Amino acid sequence: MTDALRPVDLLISARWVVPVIPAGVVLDHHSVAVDAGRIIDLCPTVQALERYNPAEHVELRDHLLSPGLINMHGHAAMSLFRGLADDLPLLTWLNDHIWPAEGRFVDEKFAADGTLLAMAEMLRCGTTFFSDMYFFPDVTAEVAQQHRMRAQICIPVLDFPTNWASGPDEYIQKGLAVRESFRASEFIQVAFGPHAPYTVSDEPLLRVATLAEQVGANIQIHLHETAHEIEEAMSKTGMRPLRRLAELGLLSPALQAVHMTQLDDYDIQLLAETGTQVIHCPESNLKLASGFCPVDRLQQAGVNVCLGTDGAASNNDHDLLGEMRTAALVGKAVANDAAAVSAHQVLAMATVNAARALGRESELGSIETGKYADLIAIDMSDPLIQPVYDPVAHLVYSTNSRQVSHSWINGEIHLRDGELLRIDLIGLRDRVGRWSRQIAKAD
Ligand SMILES: CSC[C@H]1O[C@@H](n2cnc3c(O)ncnc32)[C@H](O)[C@@H]1O
Ligand SMILES: [Zn+2]
Repeated sequence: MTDALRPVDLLISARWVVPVIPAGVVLDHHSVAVDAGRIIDLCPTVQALERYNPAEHVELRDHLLSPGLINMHGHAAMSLFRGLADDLPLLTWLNDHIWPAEGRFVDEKFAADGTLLAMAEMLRCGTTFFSDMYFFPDVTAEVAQQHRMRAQICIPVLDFPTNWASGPDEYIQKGLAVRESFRASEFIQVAFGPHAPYTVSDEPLLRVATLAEQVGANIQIHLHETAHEIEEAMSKTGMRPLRRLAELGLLSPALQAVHMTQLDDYDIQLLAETGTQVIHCPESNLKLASGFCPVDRLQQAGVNVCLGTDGAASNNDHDLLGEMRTAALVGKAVANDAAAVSAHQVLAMATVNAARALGRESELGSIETGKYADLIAIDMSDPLIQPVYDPVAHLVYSTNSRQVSHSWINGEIHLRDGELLRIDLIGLRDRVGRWSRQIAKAD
């Protein structure tokens, strides 16, 4: 009887549901009930139809339903520099191309248009939460909030002036103001983003560590990205950068260390003992020939590893599903073990491990009752990718982001049948066209 059914906002019934927690589970013909932005039930579809009277019922006959993907590292607005400087090593890329271009072009409008372009791409590719480190973080946060996409906004801190701030004092002071503005936001969490050990000296790093602890913020930093970074640090300080950060008291579960391609045994022990988070960006590391993050060794040691795309100027996309495939393939090669970095493991890296790194495992990263309804569906009906024996292996090794069909954040739909519902792509393309003409002319 309809009267006995509980009214809910949304019921999503899918061919397969991968909750991620418990690990390794794939549920056939299950449904997720959503109310007031939260998951209130996950049960077999036959039971869901007896229990709920949904305002909307989405039936996904050939689809896999997964938690939304969490891109833990990027510089969204750099999407406007996609393809500007390719086939270069990190320092040439940064010093001779990217930093001069940032000095010329990055302002509020650049941050707004570049961020929206990156968000459109991320949503299209299954990302529901992104972490960002870039100039004008107030603008990035505002664009994400306006479009109701979740983000961790990392306040940049550098020793030198940029278009956003004049030096460490101003970066930190402006950053605290951004944190205050978004204190009550459901969508935005604000962290500190000291750029790298080679661009931030001890005093501002110490200040960031103290403030982060006081206010309960995370810290994200590029760390051990290249062999050159280690060699230069050894000659200048006599210490590997990770040990310098350990001496300064930065290593803790609140620290998110991005890249980590250069690790010795003691580095891995330090990361494990301190609960420091590692963010692996395999495609950026491959493209800049930076090195290889030893994901399997880190995970065996108990280190939490998640995934990021890095910016579109070094990747050159924001496709986290593609990044999962790369991480699995490279992870096996680096470990010399085909069983290492499995399909289920990379899905966990892009979901629940990221939620843990953000300090939000109770709210995000899996399909469990009580968590936010941040969900994606992948259509597996394409004849060219049949048959489907193991849906998670299929997701990682055989599908691509074009097959991401739906996404919801907070139970609100953002992508339906591959179409973005909240972003005006035509207007955005015009603005991006104007930027690209200006940037190309200056090159
Ligand atoms: C402090 S704002 C971010 C700053 O970082 C630059 N950047 C982008 N990608 C990387 C990378 O892989 N390693 C180091 N720095 C990077 C970006 O251009 C901004 O200047
Ligand atoms: Zn980066």
